[in-house]
Amino acid sequence: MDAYTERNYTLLCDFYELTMGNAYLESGRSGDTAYFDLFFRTVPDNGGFAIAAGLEQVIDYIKSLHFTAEDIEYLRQKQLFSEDFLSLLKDFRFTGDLYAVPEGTPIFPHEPILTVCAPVIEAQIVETFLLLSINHQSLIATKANRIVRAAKGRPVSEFGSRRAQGADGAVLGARAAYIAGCSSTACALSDRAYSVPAGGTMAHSWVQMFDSEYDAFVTYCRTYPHQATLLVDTYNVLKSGVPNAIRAFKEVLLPQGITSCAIRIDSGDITYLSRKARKMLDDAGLPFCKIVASNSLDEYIIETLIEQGAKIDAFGVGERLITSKSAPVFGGVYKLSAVKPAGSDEIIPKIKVSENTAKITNPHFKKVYRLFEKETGKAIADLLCVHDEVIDETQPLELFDPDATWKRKTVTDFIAKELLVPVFLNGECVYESPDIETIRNYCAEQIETLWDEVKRFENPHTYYVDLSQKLYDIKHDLLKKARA
Ligand SMILES: Nc1ncnc2c1ncn2[C@@H]1O[C@H](COP(=O)(O)OP(=O)(O)OP(=O)(O)O)[C@@H](O)[C@H]1O
Ligand SMILES: O=P(O)(O)OC[C@H]1O[C@H](OP(=O)(O)OP(=O)(O)O)[C@H](O)[C@@H]1O
Ligand SMILES: O=C(O)c1cccnc1
Repeated sequence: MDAYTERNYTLLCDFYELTMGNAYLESGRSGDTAYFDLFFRTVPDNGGFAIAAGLEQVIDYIKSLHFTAEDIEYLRQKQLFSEDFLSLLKDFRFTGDLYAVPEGTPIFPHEPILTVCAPVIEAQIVETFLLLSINHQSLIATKANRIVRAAKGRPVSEFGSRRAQGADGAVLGARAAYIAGCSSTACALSDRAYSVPAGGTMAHSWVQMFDSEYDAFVTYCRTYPHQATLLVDTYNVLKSGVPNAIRAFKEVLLPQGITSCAIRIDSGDITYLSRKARKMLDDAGLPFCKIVASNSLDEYIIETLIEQGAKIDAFGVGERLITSKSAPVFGGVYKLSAVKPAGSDEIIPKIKVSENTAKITNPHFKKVYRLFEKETGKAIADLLCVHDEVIDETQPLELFDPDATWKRKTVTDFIAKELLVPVFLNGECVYESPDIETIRNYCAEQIETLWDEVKRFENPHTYYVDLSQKLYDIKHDLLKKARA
């Protein structure tokens, strides 16, 4: 952690979390333990799955939670909070438990990706930061992965900082994009703070600064002979940009035996220009010169460019990735699922009822199992269970659709993996966030466990997130009671 990462975000909460906290204390409820689940309801862009990200920042936040004297004075001046509450805030720390799905895990609607069980004031005050961190990075990771998949193995560099929504949007967006498979970022701070490899090409301004495009290219090649990606569309791609790039490469790089070079096309019809440029480069004896494309790209344009036969080796993607332009909200929510009253050992499940059945919550302190087919390693379904249930892999397991309980299937020869891992226990951090390369590799591996039907862009297959019989019964009992 350093100056950028160790910021104190304790007051980055919604004000009602503080007023409720004060009222919990005043009404004698502050000793109750609250259980909250963080989950989302729909996959952005109508995709078949999302990718969890943002946990490392949640951990940093929880570790550094504290109200400064100035924060407390600010709250005192609101004349809403008791002195008892303000003095509780002086020593405020997170003392509870937090379980989460590791970053990079594919996730599905309605399953907890993070569960907090903590004294109610603590559990409530962390709500906003937990949501904003997981919502933002999961959104960008999900979008970036779609773009990476569309590129079919061609590297995708993240170019979006300049059009991101604020500093964290840029720096943490670049982190999420890298986890999800982007090959690099243009953002230097994301590299320094989070080890996301930074790199880049050149701006139009570089080309404009020189009397000729050729001078601009030669000067750049001389300074960076091993990293010369020349931007060829400042004046005219085919009449000047590509011929000048060929001249510069031949004069500066080839005599040194350097064959790693590229051009970047940033406007016009990318298919047409890339095909023509490819032929010109090949005819000039530069078949190794790569072609990079950029300009308001996203997964749909990349897919169509490849279908059209564009000759692109790598993509740079900015605004539509870093803002997740086509689906800018992740929609993760944080809902109370159970309460353990002070002095009691009983966990009482709670439900939130809605006319909209998709918005009815899954009650209780839960476990999430992902079931994998032993033979193929592919994910079959996720199963939400009550916290004390254990799945026996040696026995056949009957799964049913909680919305259509007659739809049943029995699975055998499966592996059941618990998705939520302990991150904090009694306020102690018990989880070490893996380094970013490990998270990125894990993400790629886990996406491989999904069937292609779940991964396609058009009408992806709905992956099953089922309830155990015990959880289903508890939920339906609570619903009946709520109706009564
Ligand atoms: N062959 C293609 N098929 C589909 N979309 C394309 C193709 N070539 C380029 N595009 C996309 O079309 C859009 C064109 O953007 P725009 O209208 O700004 O044109 P432009 O050539 O970039 O103009 P400017 O010179 O102002 O940058 C971009 O999103 C680009 O990625
Ligand atoms: O289109 P995006 O997906 O957001 O990709 C990033 C864009 O940012 C740069 O343009 P900009 O006009 O900001 O600077 P430039 O003059 O260096 O091209 C770059 O040339 C790309 O076009
Ligand atoms: O390095 C690049 O080519 C780059 C960086 C930021 C935005 N657009 C392009």
